[in-house]
Amino acid sequence: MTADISVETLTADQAAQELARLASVLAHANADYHQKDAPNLTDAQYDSLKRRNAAIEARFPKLKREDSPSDQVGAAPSDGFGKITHAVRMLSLGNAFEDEDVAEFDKSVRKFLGLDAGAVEYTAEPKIDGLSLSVRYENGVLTQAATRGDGAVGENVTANALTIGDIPQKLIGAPDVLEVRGEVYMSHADFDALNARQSETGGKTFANPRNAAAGSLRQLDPTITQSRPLKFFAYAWGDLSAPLAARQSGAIARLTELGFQTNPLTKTCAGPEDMIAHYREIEAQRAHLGYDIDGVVYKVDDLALQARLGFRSTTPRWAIAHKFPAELAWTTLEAIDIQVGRTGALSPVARLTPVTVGGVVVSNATLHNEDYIAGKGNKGEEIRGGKDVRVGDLVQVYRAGDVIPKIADVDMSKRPADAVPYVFPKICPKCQSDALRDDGDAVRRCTGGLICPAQAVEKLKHFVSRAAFDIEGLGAKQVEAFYVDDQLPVKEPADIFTLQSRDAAALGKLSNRDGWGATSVKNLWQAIEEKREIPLARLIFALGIRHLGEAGSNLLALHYGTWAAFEDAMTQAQIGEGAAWDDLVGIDGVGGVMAASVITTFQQTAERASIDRLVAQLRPQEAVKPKSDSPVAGKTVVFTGTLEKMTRAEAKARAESLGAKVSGSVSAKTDILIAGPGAGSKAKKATDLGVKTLDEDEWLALIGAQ
Ligand SMILES: NC(=O)c1ccc[n+]([C@@H]2O[C@H](COP(=O)([O-])OP(=O)(O)OC[C@H]3O[C@@H](n4cnc5c(N)ncnc54)[C@H](O)[C@@H]3O)[C@@H](O)[C@H]2O)c1
Ligand SMILES: [Zn+2]
Repeated sequence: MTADISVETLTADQAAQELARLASVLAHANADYHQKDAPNLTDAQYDSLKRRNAAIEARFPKLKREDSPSDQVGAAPSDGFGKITHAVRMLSLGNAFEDEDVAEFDKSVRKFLGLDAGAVEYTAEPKIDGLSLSVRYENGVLTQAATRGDGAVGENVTANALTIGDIPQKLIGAPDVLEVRGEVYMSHADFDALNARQSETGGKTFANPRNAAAGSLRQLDPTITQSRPLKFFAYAWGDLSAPLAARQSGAIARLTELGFQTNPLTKTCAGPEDMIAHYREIEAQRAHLGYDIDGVVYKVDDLALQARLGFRSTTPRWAIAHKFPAELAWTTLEAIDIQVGRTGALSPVARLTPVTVGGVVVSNATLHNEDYIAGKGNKGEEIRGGKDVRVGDLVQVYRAGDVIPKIADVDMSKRPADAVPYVFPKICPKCQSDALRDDGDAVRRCTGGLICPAQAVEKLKHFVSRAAFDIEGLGAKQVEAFYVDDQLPVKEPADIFTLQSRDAAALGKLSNRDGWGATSVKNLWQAIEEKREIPLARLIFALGIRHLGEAGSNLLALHYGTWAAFEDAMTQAQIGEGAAWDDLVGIDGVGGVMAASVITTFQQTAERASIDRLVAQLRPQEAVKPKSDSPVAGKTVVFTGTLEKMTRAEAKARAESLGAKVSGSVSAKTDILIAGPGAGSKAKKATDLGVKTLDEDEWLALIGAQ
């Protein structure tokens, strides 16, 4: 694949191949983003592909394609809309990412104009993250409105534009012909309200305000646009019968007088230093503007100079967009909340003023633990240059791909005078028990055990989760509700299995309640009944013992075979000594930490009683030792694609019971890949590595299940 080769090492043939690939990938991305309002790449991915394309073209100018993405703006208008040919093309903007790029831009402007020594003035204003619209007025009357489209031809959205309150329908004192250009956007508050309304009515929700604005303006039915709260900032113009002013700043002032909304953060700057200072200022205010911006746009202020500078193929020479980094944004830390997990761990969560980072609205970030808040890493080393995090701070959020957002930095110059160091709670905020921190452990834990409602609810959620009891119709939401239910409380797992008999005895029947009907209640009782018989490994895992995951639970189940044997051994075992301990830590894969944690659980009286009450309701199955004579014993297998005869979990359990090792990824150590329909990269890798590949039926035949 040419995609993996660095630009510097590409041969000419590879470069041509790669340019063809990029042209196709970027054309698809443009259509997804501009026509369908449903991007499949992140902006950072898109931008990096586009930069790669430009870098290859710079190295091999002769190979530049006719359909080069560098020469294209947006995407062609979608079918369904009428088309409008722009009297003056609507272009894109060149990008600056670093401060040096801004100085470089100023230098190139002055060089082009032969003003090497003199200074040029610029306007600096927020780059609104919406979609651009050109609105044409003739003799003061709005005659048409068009999206940018591919820059030359846009979509006719006149009826839709007429529904936007910020766009005047009549102008007084305007030139006979005036095309006003600007950005249609949606405010954060309106975006939240729209998404809430959409999810209530089962409609489509939007990932971010830009997609919502684009999806709302580009509606074939203008009554839908009307129902969406769109806004408009004017910042430019197209066709004109008479100049608006001699300067960019003057023209913007004129648009304001004519009744348009123009951005209040627009400022005239004397040069790069000024521009960057204003960029920092806008960046700091970003999260509090109430709408999304993705950078700052600088434009040469003198319109005569703009005219001399003119355009490149898709961008003006007199303007540039200084983008905010795609994965970072500054926002305010409003509060620190403490969540209490299943094992009592107190996890601090940062509540942030919502800010859009890489196309996703971020309002929470993890703070890990008290050391992290104080500016210390796992080994006591400094993080963020040792800066602590305080409520009220202006913080930089980092979010890339699917990673949980983090606090990357703190702006000490913006720290409020009354901000105090965060004091981590020493008692559990949910049950007021002591929260203790063991030596060498970064985490502080609530010691309340079962009396802690937060731990109890998390334990219940874990108990009903997929890999544990997996009871249909009884998920996290339902156990949370039952936990606080006055008539049918579920305080611990055992209570799930007495629900039906308690409901029968109760006056207010569950089936009469909101959200429950006779059928769903009947199904629930049946689903619970079915799980009284439970594989031993699942039961052990479901107890939610700290340090004991699915794999460890499997090992214990296989080793002890029955609940009685397991319980007996755990009752007898002492941490660190005796035959039962030796037997336990003798299991391949069971370490001292895990063993001690299991024993401790059985030694805690309340915990133990709760387990006994649960098991009294169940018929735990015996764990089947893997058959060593099975054809797959000792083999490493990987499942990929869709299985049709059983779920992935079932297939995995089955393979393991036959002594196979199930792995998640294909490597040279893989013996068999079982590939269902839709198998992707794993199947390809298996072929490359010469790994034997079977379909589901062949696999079932091999293990004698068919
Ligand atoms: N994720 C994807 O798949 C995907 C695909 C295509 C494009 N994109 C994203 O779209 C962007 C490229 O699109 P683009 O060509 O529209 O460039 P752009 O958005 O970077 O810049 C040009 C646009 O900025 C807007 N703008 C906002 N405020 C402005 C102001 N004050 N003055 C002047 N213009 C202002 C105008 O609408 C103008 O058309 C990139 O950020 C890219 O990441 C993403
Ligand atoms: Zn607690």
